[in-house]
Amino acid sequence: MPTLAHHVPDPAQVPAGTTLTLTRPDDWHLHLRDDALLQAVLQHTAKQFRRAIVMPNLRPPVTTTALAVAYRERILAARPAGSDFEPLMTLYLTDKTPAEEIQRAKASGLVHAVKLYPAGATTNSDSGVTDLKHACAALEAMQATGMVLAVHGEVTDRQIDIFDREKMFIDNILIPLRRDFPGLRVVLEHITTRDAADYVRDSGGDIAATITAHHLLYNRNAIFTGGLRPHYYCLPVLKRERHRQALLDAATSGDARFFLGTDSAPHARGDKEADCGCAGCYTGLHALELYATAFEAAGRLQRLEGFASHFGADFYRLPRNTGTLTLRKQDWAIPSELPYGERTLVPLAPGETLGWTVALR
Ligand SMILES: NC(=O)N[C@@H](CC(=O)O)C(=O)O
Ligand SMILES: [Zn+2]
Ligand SMILES: [Zn+2]
Repeated sequence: MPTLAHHVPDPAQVPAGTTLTLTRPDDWHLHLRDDALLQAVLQHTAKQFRRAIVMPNLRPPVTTTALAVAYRERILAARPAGSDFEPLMTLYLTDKTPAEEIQRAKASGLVHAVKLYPAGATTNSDSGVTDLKHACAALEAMQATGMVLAVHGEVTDRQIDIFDREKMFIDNILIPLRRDFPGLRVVLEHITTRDAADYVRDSGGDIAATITAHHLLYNRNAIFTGGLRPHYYCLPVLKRERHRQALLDAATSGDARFFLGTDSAPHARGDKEADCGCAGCYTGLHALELYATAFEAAGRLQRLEGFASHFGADFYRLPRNTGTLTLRKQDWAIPSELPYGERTLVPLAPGETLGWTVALR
C-alpha cells in the first residue's frame, strides 16, 4: 500500500507548543445518524462543538417538527455525562411539505433550518424535492418566517458531468430561486468550487456558505492516490486544486458569509469499501484539528475564530457561545479506525499525524 503521509499538508509554521484559544465553536452542518452510530459519533462532536445544525437525512427522513423534536430527544439522551452540547434541528423538505409545517417548526424554537436535497443528489435523498415548483408554499412560509433554507447545491441530471453539478445548480436553480424569493435566507452547504465561493461573496441578500475541512485540505487527487481511496469520497465530490485554493481564500478571508460546517458524514467501513460505496467523510473526530491545519497552511490562523465560532451564529441569529476551547500545536495520530457496535468507522486521513490537538475547553 502506498503511504498517505503526503496527504495532509505539512505547514510547520507555528512552533510546537503554541496554543490557540477560541470562543467555543459550532458546527453548522453535521450528520449524527441514529442508534449505534449516533452513540459512537456524538461524543466526538460534543468534545469539539457547543452546538451543531443536525442534518435530517435519516431513514425515514425528518420531515416534520414532531419527528425533529423526537430526534432531538434521542440526541440529548446520547450525550456523554456532563455534556452541554446542543443539537439545532432541521427539517427535510419534500414535494409535500405544507406551509403549516414550516410555521410549526418556527414556533417550536428548536428547528433552525429546512434542508433542500434535490431528489437523488446524495445519501438518503430519494424523498427530496423533485421540482422546486412543488415546494412554493413551504418556501413562501420560510421567507415570511425567516426560516433558513439549507441547500445541497447540485443538479441531479446524470447527463451533467459530476464535477459541474454545483455550478449548474447555482446558475439554473439557485439564482432563479433567489429571484423568486428575494427575502429567503439561504445557506449553500459544503461548497466545493470557485464558482460557488464567488457567487456567495458577490451576490446580494441573505446568503452564506458552509465549508468542510476536507474541501479545504484536499483536491480530487486524494481520491485516486495510488489506488481508489473511498474514505476521501464525499458529495459534492472533491474538485481541482484551483477550487480548493478558492475555498481556502474564502474561508480565511474574514468574510462573515463563510463559516464552518464539517459535513461529517459517518458510514460503516463496509458501506464505503464496497461496489457502490457511500459518499461521506467522517471528520467529527478531529474537525478542529483539520481546520487548524488548513488555516495554518494558509498563514491565517488568526481568522479561524470568526469562521469557527462567530459567523455561523450571527447568520443563524443565535447568540455567540461563551467559554473557550484551546488548540495546541502538538502531533496527534489519527486512529486508523474506530469501533462502533460490531462494525467500524474510518476517520478521514486514517493513520496520519495532525499537527494540532484539542487541548482543553
Ligand atoms: N456529504 C456526503 O457525502 N454525504 C452526506 C450527505 C450530504 O451531505 O450530501 C451523508 O449523509 O452521508
Ligand atoms: Zn449534502
Ligand atoms: Zn451533509
